[in-house]
Parts: sequence; structure tokens; C-alpha cells
Amino acid sequence: MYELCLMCPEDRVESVSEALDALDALSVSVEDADAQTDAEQALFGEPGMPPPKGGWQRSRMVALFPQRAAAEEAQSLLQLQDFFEGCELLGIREVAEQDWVRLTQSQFAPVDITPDFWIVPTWHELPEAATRSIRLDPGLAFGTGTHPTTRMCLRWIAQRGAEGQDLGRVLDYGCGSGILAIGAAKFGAVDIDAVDIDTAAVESTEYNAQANRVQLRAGLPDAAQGEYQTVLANILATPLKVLAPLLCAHVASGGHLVLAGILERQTDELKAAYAPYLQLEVADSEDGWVLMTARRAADSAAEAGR
Ligand SMILES: C[S@@+](CC[C@H](N)C(=O)[O-])C[C@H]1O[C@@H](n2cnc3c(N)ncnc32)[C@H](O)[C@@H]1O
Repeated sequence: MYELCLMCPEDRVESVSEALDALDALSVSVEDADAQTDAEQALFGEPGMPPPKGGWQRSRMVALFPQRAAAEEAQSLLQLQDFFEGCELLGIREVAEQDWVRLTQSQFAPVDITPDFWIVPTWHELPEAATRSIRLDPGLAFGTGTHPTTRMCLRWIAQRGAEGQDLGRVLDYGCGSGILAIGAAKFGAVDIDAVDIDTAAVESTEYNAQANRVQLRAGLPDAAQGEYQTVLANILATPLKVLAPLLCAHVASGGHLVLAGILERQTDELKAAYAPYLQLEVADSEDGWVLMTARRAADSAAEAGR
């Protein structure tokens, strides 16, 4: 395999990327050329919305080709194009043959959520300390347990479990890999709905639930019906604000709402969006992300009937 490396200004990334695709590149990756420096730019895209920008101010692009001749041809053809003005060729280099499966696997180690609750890829032995675990491999859907937002939700679930609190009926809204729904099942929940707008996530949740031998219903968002004692939603701030009335309507009397995918600087806007329905508070934080939770006041009539 051979890598053709380029540097492109932001407004050229899309055209160059499309051209590389048309020139039969096996893959094209785009990274911030200023990553790990003071000039690094964070680009956060919200699901269902166009990305905030097509690329970084200075984007480093790498296209993979099966043969050197193909990489050289792409290099020559690109230089002749009008849209290549302002771009720079960094060269072609051979990529050493590797055991890619092993390399990918080596990047996913077991993750501890609490000292005894772990997320463990299937190719790893269970750590001795893991008295409770989720077996999960990286796949198409988000949620391997390495992201702070997922970890905080799982910690919240584990803490309720450790306190002997019943999670009751659970809704995992934006389930991705199903990791939160499966986590809830591992802490005793038996009536669980896991929904997502992405059908690949729904399939992934079903697969992972089976692999972990837990029962849940996975489906598209319409499958969420009625009230739940625990509503978990790890999405992102903008969709969470849009979803405020819908998510709050699903929270039962005395039930909990747990939201993640929110940056520290977004807490006030989230509080304001949810204020007509529930009072959100910051319950946890990690790496600039916060977990926000709210509890619906218990309706005494509903409680007595339970
Ligand atoms: C950050 S991932 C979270 C996955 C997993 N729950 C976790 O905690 O790791 C967000 C998921 O929400 C889904 N999503 C985004 N917008 C949504 C919406 N409006 N309704 C339902 N799901 C949505 C995405 O498809 C994605 O799978």
C-alpha cells in the first residue's frame, strides 16, 4: 500500500477529496494539520445537521492506494487541476504491511467504569476485578465506553445500582451501540427500550444485547412509548435542546432524566431549554464534558398506586 500525502486549505478539501475518490483511492483521511498545537481547531458536528465546516484551516489529507503507480498518477493529475491551487504535495510513502486486525484490537483495551464494572472487548480476558461487565467490540455505532459522555452515563447507572436503587423502566434515547441500555440491564433493569434514528445503531444494539445475553427492545425513536423511571440520552447539545419536550414527557413521576453530550460551556443553554419541564443540574464532569440530571417530583397518587 502507498500513501499520497497532501496539505490543503479548507476550501479545497471537498474538491480534492472527491478527485481522490474518483482516482480510486482506497480511503481518504482528513486531519487538522495544526492538531496538538495552539492553532488546533475543534470542529463539532451535530447529528442530522451539516458539518460546521468542510475541513480545517490547514487540512492534512492522506489517500491510500494499492500500488505506487496509482499514487503517482493521482499526484500528477491533481497538480493539473484548477482546484489544486493553494494545495501542497507532501509526497508518497510506502505503508508497511501489518496485521491490521491485531493493530486495531490493540487500540481497544478494557475500560473500567467503576473499580468492578468494566467494558471489555470480546478478544480480551475479563479483568479479575470485573465482577460486572459489558462485552463490546468497536463497530459502526458510537459507544465503546471510551468516550467521557458514555462513561459518565454508565457511572451514573452503576452508582444507582450500588445504592440499591431500582432503575425501573428504562429508555435509552440515541442508543448507538446500546451500551447504556445494556449497562442498565446489567444493573437489574428488565423493561428497557433503546431507540436511535440510525438503523445501523438499532441493529448494533440488538446484536450487542444478544451477545451480552440481556433482554431489551431496540427500534427507531417511535418505539419509545409512555413513561420511564430512567430516561438516558447521550446525544449532543443542539438535538438535546430540540428534544427537551419529548424526553421530559417520557420521564415518569419520581423518575430520572440523565443527559450527556454536553460541553461545560453549554450547561446554561441546556438548563434554559429544559426549565419549562424539569430542573437540570450538573451531576458529573470529565474532560470538558458534563452529565446533567433532573428528577421529576413524585406524584403522591402515582406513587401510592405503585
Ligand atoms: C453520542 S452517540 C451515543 C451512543 C450511546 N448511547 C453512548 O452513550 O455511547 C449518539 C447517538 O444518538 C443518535 N441520535 C442523534 N440524534 C438523534 C435523535 N434526534 N433521535 C434519536 N437518536 C439520535 C445517533 O445516531 C447516535 O447513535
